[in-house]
Amino acid sequence: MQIEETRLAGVVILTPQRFGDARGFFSESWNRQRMLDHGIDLEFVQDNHSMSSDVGTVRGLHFQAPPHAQDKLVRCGQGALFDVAVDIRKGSPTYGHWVGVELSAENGKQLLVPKGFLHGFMTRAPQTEIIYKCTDYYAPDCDGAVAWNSCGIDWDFEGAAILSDKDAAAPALADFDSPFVWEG
Ligand SMILES: Cc1cn([C@H]2C[C@H](O)[C@@H](COP(=O)(O)OP(=O)(O)O[C@H]3O[C@@H](C)C(=O)[C@@H](O)[C@H]3O)O2)c(=O)[nH]c1=O
Repeated sequence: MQIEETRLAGVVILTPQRFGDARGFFSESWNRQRMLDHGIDLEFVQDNHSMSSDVGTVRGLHFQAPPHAQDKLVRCGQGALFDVAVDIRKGSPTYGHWVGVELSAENGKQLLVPKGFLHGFMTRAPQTEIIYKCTDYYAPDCDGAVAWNSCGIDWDFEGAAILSDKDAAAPALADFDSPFVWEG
């Protein structure tokens, strides 16, 4: 498991080892002890899986507010996507800053998105599947969103993004009152 820090403390890119042979490959996509060895202590309780049919589909930018905030460990099961985390902890020296990484079925990379960060992605290939582990259960009353195109993210995409009605109506980051506070 290769662990790469990003410009946002706490947001890390994981690349699990792949053991290739004539059949294909084997990989441990999650190993709690290996993460503990790196000082990352996460107890996941829900796994999510979604498929987006078309290139340019955006899901996000989403969060669950406390007391049901979620850390998410995200990977791509099929296709490819550009996955993003945005710091929304009030008072954070990196408030509003973002990190993006290409996750694909081919590269096997994973992005760890901690509590206090927006999460979202844009698909780069048709029929793209995303799979992610969460440290709290879905709590619709705590569900929130910020507009995908209001955070200065370079999506590297020309054309019309495909969004849910909910995401199309999300407030801009500039008009958003975050429920998260930076704890230092
Ligand atoms: C997120 C979620 C949704 N649902 C239901 C609610 C709704 O009827 C349907 C689709 O929900 P959404 O439109 O919110 O799905 P989606 O836009 O894919 O939402 C997800 O986006 C990514 C970026 C995240 O980070 C996730 O946490 C989640 O917010 O699935 C659950 O039953 N459990 C869940 O955990």
